[in-house]
Amino acid sequence: MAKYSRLHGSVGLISLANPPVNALSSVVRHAISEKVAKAFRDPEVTCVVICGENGVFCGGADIREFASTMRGPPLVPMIDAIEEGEKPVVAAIEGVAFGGGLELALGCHYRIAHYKARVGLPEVTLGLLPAAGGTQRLPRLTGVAPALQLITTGRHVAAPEALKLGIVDQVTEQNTVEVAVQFAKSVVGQALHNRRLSLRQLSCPPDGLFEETMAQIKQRARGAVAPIACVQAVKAAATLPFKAGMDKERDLMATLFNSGQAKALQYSFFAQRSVAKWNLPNGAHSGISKARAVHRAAVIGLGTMGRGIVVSLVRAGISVIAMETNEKQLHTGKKMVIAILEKDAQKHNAAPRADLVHFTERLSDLSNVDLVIEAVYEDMVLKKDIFKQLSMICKPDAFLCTNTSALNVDELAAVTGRPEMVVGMHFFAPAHVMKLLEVVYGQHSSPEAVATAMQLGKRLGKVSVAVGNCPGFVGNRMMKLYVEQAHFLLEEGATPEQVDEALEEFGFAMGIFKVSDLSGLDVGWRVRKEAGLTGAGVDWKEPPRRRQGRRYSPLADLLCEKGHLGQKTSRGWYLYEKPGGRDPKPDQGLHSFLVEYRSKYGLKARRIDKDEVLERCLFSLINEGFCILDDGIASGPEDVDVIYVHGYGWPRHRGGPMFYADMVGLSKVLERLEFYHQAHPDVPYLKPSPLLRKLVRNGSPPIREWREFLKRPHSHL
Ligand SMILES: CCCCCCCCCCCCC/C=C/C(=O)SCCNC(=O)CCNC(=O)[C@H](O)C(C)(C)COP(=O)(O)OP(=O)(O)OC[C@H]1O[C@@H](n2cnc3c(N)ncnc32)[C@H](O)[C@@H]1OP(=O)(O)O
Repeated sequence: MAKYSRLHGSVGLISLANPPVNALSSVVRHAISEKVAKAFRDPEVTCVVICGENGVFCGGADIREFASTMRGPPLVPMIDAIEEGEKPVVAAIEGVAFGGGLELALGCHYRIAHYKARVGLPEVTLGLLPAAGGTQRLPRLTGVAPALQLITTGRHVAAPEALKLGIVDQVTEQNTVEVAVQFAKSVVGQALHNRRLSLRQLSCPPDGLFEETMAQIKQRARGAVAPIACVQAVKAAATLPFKAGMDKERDLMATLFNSGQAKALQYSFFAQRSVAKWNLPNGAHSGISKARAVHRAAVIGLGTMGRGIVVSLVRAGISVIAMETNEKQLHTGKKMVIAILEKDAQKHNAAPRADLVHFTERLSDLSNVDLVIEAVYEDMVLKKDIFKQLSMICKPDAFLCTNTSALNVDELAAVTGRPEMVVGMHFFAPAHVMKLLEVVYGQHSSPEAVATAMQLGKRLGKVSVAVGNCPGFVGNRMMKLYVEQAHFLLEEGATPEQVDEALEEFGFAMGIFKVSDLSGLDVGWRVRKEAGLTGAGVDWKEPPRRRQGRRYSPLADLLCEKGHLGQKTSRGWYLYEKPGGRDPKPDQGLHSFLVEYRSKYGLKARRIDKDEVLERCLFSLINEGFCILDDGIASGPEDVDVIYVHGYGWPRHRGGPMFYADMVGLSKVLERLEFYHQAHPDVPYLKPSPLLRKLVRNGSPPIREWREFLKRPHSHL
């Protein structure tokens, strides 16, 4: 929809009215075309202003329409008609002008933006390109290099930067529509020729710009096709006349439009929004659960995780008590937190927010905070002791949260006098950088506690997903099997390089062995010791490569025992030039170690191809994802996928593990899991999950229908 009115007798005002973001649905496109034609026809009207209702200009084309055949008037002729008009048209931009919204504004002759507005062409993040003239008009406005950067990354810019780039003509702190109306009246009668971007000549781009950008993209966006098409389209703008450039833009869009990557990225867009609408098995959900405001928070433990959490809270403007009993750790933590905050301040040209943090060694200082996040190392005894004390010290309505990555939240809640106020807030390292937050609800967590943790996550700029309580929750529970399969592949004949290469070709930024070197092999070692899989708790009566009745690979433990902990010790699965080195090199010593290991256990090395690497690593992870859905630990496949994309480096253009399973075909996943389970009967998790079988039995419905096959939440409220 779009509304039309006449202001001051001579200004035609067209307001897009399609809440919440005025997306350009077919109805809206139809209405805009009609209202523009009406304004152009009306002899009383001398100029036109286009704006959006509710403080938003336009969030772009309606992404939901991409799933079916596009109907209604197309965008390109509509925008061309505005540009070709003989009356000046001014876009009044409030909120956002994204994608097709900005392309519409680029078709107008002038653009006035509110100082808080943002503009951008994020189509590439949806696996597309700005195919309503964006790739041809923006370079003609800003020059090729800035346009290329904006279009290939999808970066948004705030109005002041847009003004510097020449995207908007004026920025205002006043009522944008009123300013645009006055502006429109002031330009009536001026020649429009120069204002029609399609007629502008482009100056030559710097030498090598396209080649350099292409190389960066291949490095950064492993396997993603849309950024490459964006480069080709902008290159067409720089080398061809406007009309031929538009043809190229359309042809490139046609190849992207129905691609699997576009489907995956658009799925990801909606999945990310759907996880905010959480619901729990007990019937609690985001629609009825109210969050409490958090004014003062506390973080216990100033190791890597604690520091990152403190920084995140301060960035959100929340005052924090940062507590650490170890004097040296307190000193180091304080120094590092302040350094990050100062760097932030420099970047944003603002005063550092260190005044929001109070560092202390005393737990008693936490008596008045609204919410505590415990981030000490993974030791249940220590954590229980802290929670017992917190329960006595903190005010009765304070929420008590744990950043545990795998331990039982209910066990911690049980030692407090307020189990309903206890939830997990599992951040990912480094917590001030990583987007993901798993909010872990326990048996007794109140809807208010979950809502508060989810709301706090949003305030910290995280993508928060509510998950149930089980060892490893969602992310780490799945990850464990993926890592284990990678280790088994080494036993059977692969090298870390072969496994990592297959995973990186798939789209992961780093293969699993490089990740392990980066985070330190001792992290998993500690977890395995805690689980009785290695160290003092092991039942040595079992055969050497079996633990707790199933296959086990002690490879990583053996490396840890040798002190090969990864980058920090210069050796792990790879070799580094020095401790702390970042550049992994194949390690001949490790290869010989693998040969000796296989010979010691009578294992015959065989050739393992890339398909097997992917199937063994990814299908075992996916199978666990189905078990998690069946157990009700995640409420839908989108939750699992969002966790993997935002916390575990799953390539976004592949949607997530569950989406990938849908793409590959559920019967194929089932068939391969059956095959591998038969070949490895001592690996129980390769046995296909009952939910996967059920879905295949029901004709492999598309992912959007899987929720119908999950156990229904039943309200205990
Ligand atoms: C044979 C092949 C033929 C090929 C030819 C094909 C022809 C097709 C050519 C078409 C040419 C297209 C060129 C243009 C393309 C585009 O414009 S693509 C869209 C680009 N825009 C975006 O990517 C913006 C996406 N949205 C956002 O970034 C944010 O939503 C926002 C606008 C900044 C608002 O943020 P916030 O206030 O935080 O709210 P949200 O929660 O994110 O969103 C609120 C609800 O609105 C829904 N929504 C948002 N944007 C869109 C959209 N563009 N389309 C549809 N729906 C949208 C969002 O899902 C939320 O919905 P609910 O969860 O249901 O509340």
